[in-house]
Amino acid sequence: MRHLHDVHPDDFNCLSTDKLRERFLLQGLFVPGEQHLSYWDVDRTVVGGITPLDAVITLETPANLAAGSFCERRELGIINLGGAGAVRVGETSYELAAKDGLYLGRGSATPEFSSSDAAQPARFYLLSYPAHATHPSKVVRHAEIEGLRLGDQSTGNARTLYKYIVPGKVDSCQLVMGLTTLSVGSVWNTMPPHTHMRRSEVYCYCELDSESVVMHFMGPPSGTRNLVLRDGEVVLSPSWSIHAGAGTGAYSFVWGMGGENQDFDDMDKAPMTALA
Ligand SMILES: O=C[C@H](O)[C@@H](O)CC(=O)C(=O)O
Ligand SMILES: [Zn+2]
Repeated sequence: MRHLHDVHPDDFNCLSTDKLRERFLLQGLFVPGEQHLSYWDVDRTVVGGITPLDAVITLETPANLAAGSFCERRELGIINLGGAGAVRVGETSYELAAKDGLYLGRGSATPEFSSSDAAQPARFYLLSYPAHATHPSKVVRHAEIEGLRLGDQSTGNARTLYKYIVPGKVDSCQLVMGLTTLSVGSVWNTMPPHTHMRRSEVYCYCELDSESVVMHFMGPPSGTRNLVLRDGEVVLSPSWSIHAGAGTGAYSFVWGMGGENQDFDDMDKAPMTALA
């Protein structure tokens, strides 16, 4: 499992484009028939992708975790970004259609991932944080989530935000997770931007065609930088960083957070007049 370290905001602006990408960008999560996990020091985040073909893929328990099973001390959120598939946990098999999600509580048996059709494989996106208690595992159907309309076409940021794992709906120790889909013709996510001192955040951009990219902006509001992201790629956002992007084509993204406060609205809005 790849291990990524923390970066001080003062050092952030000295990074070359290559170093910036090395520190904050995860690529190659969704390779057919494989699983890929990364560990980020910030909030002890684990991010991964699993793309089963004909064979079942059992989630590994990387040596870095020094655990008997992946969920021994962790909770895990999963959203299926591909075709239909299933996640088997002990005796229970959870069928996940495209865009369905699953929360697995601390102490869950090691999950096994499969695709219904190898020609249209499931793409399981995984996000995990340490957990101090066990909350019930639960499926979240995309079709049953009432989307929250945000932004406006006139400012190019009309989008629908779907909350999957939030307190009161799916209780968790620290994980908060969901999916945002841009309206046709709108390009901006999370603009005006914000930071949140009490949480870090991870974005996985998806539903982009091969010609399209998202220009993702990160950094302190007073010193932003951009990274170019493509379909299925992930960008890490420390608590001091904004996380916003503009796509050259239609897209969605999974957002997920870990930290000490699960209140979705606990954000420090970055004044638009101060962005640089
Ligand atoms: O802290 C919250 C996160 O940045 C995302 O939920 C923002 C987002 O999905 C959006 O504005 O579209
Ligand atoms: Zn945020």
